[in-house]
Amino acid sequence: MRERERVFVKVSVSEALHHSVMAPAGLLPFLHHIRTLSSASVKHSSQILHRTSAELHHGPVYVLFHRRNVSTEETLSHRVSHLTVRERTVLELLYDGLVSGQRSSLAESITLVETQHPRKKELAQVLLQRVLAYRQERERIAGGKPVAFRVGLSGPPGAGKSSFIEVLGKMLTGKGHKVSVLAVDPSSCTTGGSLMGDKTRMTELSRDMNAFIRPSPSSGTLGGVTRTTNEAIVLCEGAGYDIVLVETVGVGQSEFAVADMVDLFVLLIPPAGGDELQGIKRGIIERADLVVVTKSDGDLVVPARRIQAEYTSALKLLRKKSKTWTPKVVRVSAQTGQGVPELWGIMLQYRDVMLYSGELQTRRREQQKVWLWSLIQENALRHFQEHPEVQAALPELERRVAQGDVSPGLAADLLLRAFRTTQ
Ligand SMILES: Nc1nc2c(ncn2[C@@H]2O[C@H](COP(=O)(O)OP(=O)(O)OP(=O)(O)O)[C@@H](O)[C@H]2O)c(=O)[nH]1
Repeated sequence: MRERERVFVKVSVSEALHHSVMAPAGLLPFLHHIRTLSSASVKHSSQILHRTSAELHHGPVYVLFHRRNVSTEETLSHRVSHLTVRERTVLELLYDGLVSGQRSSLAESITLVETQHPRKKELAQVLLQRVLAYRQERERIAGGKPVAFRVGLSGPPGAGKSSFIEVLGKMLTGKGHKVSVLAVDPSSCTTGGSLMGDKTRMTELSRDMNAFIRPSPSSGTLGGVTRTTNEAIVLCEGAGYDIVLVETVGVGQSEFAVADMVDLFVLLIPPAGGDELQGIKRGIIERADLVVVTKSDGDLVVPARRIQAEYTSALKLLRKKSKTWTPKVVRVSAQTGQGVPELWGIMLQYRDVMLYSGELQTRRREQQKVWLWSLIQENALRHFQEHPEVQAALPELERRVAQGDVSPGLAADLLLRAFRTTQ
């Protein structure tokens, strides 16, 4: 019965196209019929016999599909109880090493969350869950205060990000902080090359025992890198890093992704006008809690002051992002170190104001939801694109949409129905 329904739906997608071209009115009864079929397919309550499209081509193999409530605890304990002895030992070692602050364990744990391997992905989630619980306990002991201050730093290539992070990072480790630097570089995902430069960056900071620097993964999508960066933040915090700096270059949506994972978002601008600044999107200026004009030294002091004044007036015209904080524009020089201690003072002032008002906690809660939804979006789209029925119908539909004889709305509707009916 279900097989017949499936085949019918398959045939009917092309039928519907025919109808849509010949007689748009003929489409409504067809869509109604598909709707009836799809609702019939979800009527089976506890267990339904589900046949995938691949099986239609590979003989009658039936898969028992359990529909049941999803319990987080159940899922987690199921995951843990299904670990082999070896896997448990590896995770135990990683966890112990991580929470005792070993950099090698932190590096290995981040590699684990970056993996594409399905089994290792599961192990990474088990590890993360434990680290999350550990972090939560530490926050509880600290009276609800976050264990780390997360700062995002963005700016166009050559803005002076790495030079600035090196100076700021050294200053902070000198004050007894543990600093981690994570990079999000979408260009390295798509081209394998890096906009942030393949040169060795932050050489001094990378030798500092209280600093941990992790370059951007060189494969995956921006969505994937966003997920692993969010997870890497959790791991860094578990490893005792109380300041987490997330650096990104202003390309694509990476800045927005980073703005959605940090407490304080800083935009770095070089003291150059014209074309170099055109790459800075207006939307990202609105997201900035602080604007830092870099390289404010020597001959560049005058243009740096001018840029500072321009951004100060521009920010006044923008919608306020926070109820309690007014974005500021400051000038620094990584070369002379001027302005860096003052800037850190402003960053701390920001953190205290936001913590005291409760806005920082609210922002973090919202960010968790944004993160959840970006994961859902990425996975749902992948499932959709990889679905056999969708893959079968897509080329023809795309072609006809491009030709203009099927509307994109109708094509999307048909593809979604083919996807849903065969879930
Ligand atoms: N005068 C001056 N030059 C600086 C300063 N900071 C960085 N620079 C120079 O600006 C150039 C770019 O600096 P980086 O720190 O590599 O800039 P970045 O934004 O990290 O650049 P990417 O690695 O390409 O993303 C280098 O030639 C630095 O020497 C500064 O404070 N003053």
